[in-house]
Amino acid sequence: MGLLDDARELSIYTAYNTNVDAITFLDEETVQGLIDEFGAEAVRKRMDEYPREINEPLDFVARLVHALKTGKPMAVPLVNEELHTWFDSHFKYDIERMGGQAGIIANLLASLDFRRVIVYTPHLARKQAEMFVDRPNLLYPVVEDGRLTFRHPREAYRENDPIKVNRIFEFRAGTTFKLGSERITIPFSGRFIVSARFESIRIYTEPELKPFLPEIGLQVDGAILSGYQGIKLRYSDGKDANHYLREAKRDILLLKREKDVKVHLEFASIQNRELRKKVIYNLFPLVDSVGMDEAEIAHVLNALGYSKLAERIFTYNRIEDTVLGGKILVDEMNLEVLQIHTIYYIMYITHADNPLSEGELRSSLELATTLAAARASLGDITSPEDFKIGMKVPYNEYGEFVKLRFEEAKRRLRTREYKVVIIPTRLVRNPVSTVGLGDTISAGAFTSYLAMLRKKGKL
Ligand SMILES: Nc1ncnc2c1ncn2[C@@H]1O[C@H](COP(=O)(O)OP(=O)(O)O)[C@@H](O)[C@H]1O
Ligand SMILES: O=P(O)(O)OC[C@H]1O[C@](O)(CO)[C@@H](O)[C@@H]1O
Ligand SMILES: [Mg+2]
Repeated sequence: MGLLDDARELSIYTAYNTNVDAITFLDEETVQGLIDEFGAEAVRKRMDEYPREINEPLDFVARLVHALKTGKPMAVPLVNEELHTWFDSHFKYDIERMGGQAGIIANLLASLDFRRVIVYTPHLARKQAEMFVDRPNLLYPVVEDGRLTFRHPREAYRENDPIKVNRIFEFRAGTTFKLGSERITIPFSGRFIVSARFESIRIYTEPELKPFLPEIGLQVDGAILSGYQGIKLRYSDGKDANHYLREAKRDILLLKREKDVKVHLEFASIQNRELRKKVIYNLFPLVDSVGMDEAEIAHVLNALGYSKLAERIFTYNRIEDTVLGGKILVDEMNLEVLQIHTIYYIMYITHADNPLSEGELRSSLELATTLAAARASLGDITSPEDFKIGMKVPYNEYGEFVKLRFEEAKRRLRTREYKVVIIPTRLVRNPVSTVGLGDTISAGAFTSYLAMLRKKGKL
């Protein structure tokens, strides 16, 4: 708990994305029912076409079945607003809860009793606002009479703001179904996200608040930014991704203007390669730290031109390939730290001159996986005490194998110019839900990293 206590002394800013996650737990009958409704042949054909957006129900079924077959965490944008009716007619939602990296991380850090958590999201409808935990350390920036003040998000909602609902499909390892004559068993538990991508939802800082970002930067010890995956290439009012990314860059520079506040970017799946490339090239060079999962590192490397390596990571998830890919990314984007979370292990890659020792970096990852294990066990983390639940969760059964493969990889690859550390995950066998576990890992890793930097006088 020592490291967590140190981290809890920090103040953190987090933006931009929040949404409602409407979660459905998939069982055999539901999946089979979907395949039977559309016909295995049609589903298979659409899987081969690999739609990158959901325009009609078959796009959804095809990408879902593909995700279930690989057991990979995936997210596909929903661009046709009318499909909400179809989803409503086919699924009942087991739970509705806070979604979006910024929303999940704000609730997590506030519940862990961090000194102060400032959360900003450009759309704050009443329903969204009510999904924030009722904690006095959780604040939303408001400009009043030309001055920056803070209120609890529940007191800052705006009646007419749009609300964004993502559909989350939780799937569990071992569930089986038939695609024609092929019997499929889901290899890993995880989630498939249908991300609402409509014109009305934009990722930006409102013009009135923007001038106060340097002041916010001064007030916090670190910032966790996410949601860029929600930017669209083009909007009907003539704005485009370049516009929003230019503004996003300005936001980071403004946050850092008065004090070089460390910024973590939590990456999320971006299906469109052009947009993915823009987000990487515009933003990665400006931030200090980036976090992502195994599917995302593969997609990032693919966008940077390393398609063979990307394919290998996506298909085999070998530690050696992930280390190699991580080194490339840390180097090309000159990141201070890159954190990759996968189902069996979590990894940090930094340059060799990082102020933290390998042991310290490992302890940061330990904290991260313990938090995720607590959330997976409980469904939610509601107090610092919950951390102890995570400590009871054993490391996954491949833990020793992970360490062995990592040592081999280190011997084979040149790693002298880097610090590379890895830990096996504490994996909950029957998680209450898995959506947001990556956000939990990244928030735990980044804040404990900052806490150790601070102790060394390096923050
Ligand atoms: N059952 C589980 N118990 C503990 N940790 C888990 C479990 N399932 C997944 N995780 C962790 O959560 C991570 C999921 O991250 P990610 O794919 O980014 O999800 P999200 O974006 O929904 O937060 C995995 O890489 C793994 O480390
Ligand atoms: O890309 P979007 O639509 O902002 O959604 C992000 C999704 O990722 C999560 O934040 C989990 O990481 C979900 O809660 C949410 O549905
Ligand atoms: Mg994630």
